[in-house]
Amino acid sequence: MENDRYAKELEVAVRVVHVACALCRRVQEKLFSNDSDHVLSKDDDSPVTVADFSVQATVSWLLSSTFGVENVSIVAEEDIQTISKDDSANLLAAVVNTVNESLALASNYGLQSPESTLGNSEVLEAIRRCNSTGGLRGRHWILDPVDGTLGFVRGDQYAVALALIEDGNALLGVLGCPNYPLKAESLNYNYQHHHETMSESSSLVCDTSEKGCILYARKGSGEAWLQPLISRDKVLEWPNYAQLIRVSSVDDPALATLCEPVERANSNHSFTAGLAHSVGLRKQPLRVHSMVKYAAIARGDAEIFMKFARSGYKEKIWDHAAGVVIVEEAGGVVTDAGGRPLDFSKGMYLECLDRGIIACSGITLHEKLIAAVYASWDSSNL
Ligand SMILES: Nc1ncnc2c1ncn2[C@@H]1O[C@H](COP(=O)(O)OS(=O)(=O)O)[C@@H](OP(=O)(O)O)[C@H]1O
Ligand SMILES: [Mg+2]
Ligand SMILES: [Mg+2]
Ligand SMILES: [Mg+2]
Repeated sequence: MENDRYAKELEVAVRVVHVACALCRRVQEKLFSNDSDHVLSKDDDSPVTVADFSVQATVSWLLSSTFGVENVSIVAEEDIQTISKDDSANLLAAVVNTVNESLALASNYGLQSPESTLGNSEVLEAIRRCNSTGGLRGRHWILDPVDGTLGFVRGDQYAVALALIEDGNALLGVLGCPNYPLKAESLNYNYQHHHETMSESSSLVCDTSEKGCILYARKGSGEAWLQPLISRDKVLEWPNYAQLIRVSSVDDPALATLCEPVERANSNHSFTAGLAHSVGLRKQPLRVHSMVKYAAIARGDAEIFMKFARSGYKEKIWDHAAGVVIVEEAGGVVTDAGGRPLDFSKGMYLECLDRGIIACSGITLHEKLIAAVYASWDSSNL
């Protein structure tokens, strides 16, 4: 039956992301309680933490144990370079600990726990196995273990993103957003609070029972779903414990909210400000770390997400695949700046991406923005 296709994969992916989100929360609590040194820099100077490696190992192990290691191909962000350096013994030990702790809890989420504790080499192997490059043929899981690592270390927004592509098409998307409040206003509040005080961690301290959700969708279903991050007994009732979400119906630019990356280094804020102005947006942009921006569009908390990286930067498929499926099934539109759909079939990068990414709650806003890009490109300074 067509409707049942990928049902098992989706259910497993959602459960796996629940496990991963719980892992991230535990690591984030530790990060703030003992000021640990577990934030490292990768070769490109971007941050990476115990959580990034631990989630990648955990997801890798769980997918392999569920579907069989020979059936699982994973394209993911992290490799074992940083973590297998001689001076990374502490980091590796922390990762192995965290992975074992999480996998032991996996059976509470309806997944298989290992029979015995994993050793260093097994954990490294689980991380290393996620070295597929994807492409046009076959089935590949696409994983960003922690998206918005900067948000994660700041105690702000971050996401765990898992997607499934088959023959280059993104079919399933799951986004875990552990710090995304169930009420939209709090996203706004957190951001402004954060911004005004320039504090790097103050927005973390609030009631976590109100926070955290997982969004998921299957391509072509016309439905996107939201689950609160919930205690394990409720996960077992899945999928009963989920609600349908839908994009915003606002199509008047004056009422629309734009969200975009926090870091100027990741997106050209002045270019998007110019576009926003030319289509008649009035509100201040909402700057949010990670694929929570896609979640905000899918949930109807914002209408537009734009990202224009500096020229020369190649967008990675794990930063977008899950978000695109969810936004589209929730009724939104996602394309590059030329109006073409994102192409996940070219390996780990969005090779053919035309300039930037524009995701909207509907076609009216989307067409206006594409036209504005077309009109303003010549005068831009990207
Ligand atoms: N130079 C540059 N330009 C554009 N994009 C970059 C760049 N460097 C990194 N990245 C990718 O951006 C991911 C984070 O995107 P965000 O939208 O969350 O950025 S921000 O933190 O809000 O500024 C981030 O994902 P994670 O590494 O998973 O955090 C990167 O894949
Ligand atoms: Mg990312
Ligand atoms: Mg990441
Ligand atoms: Mg990273």
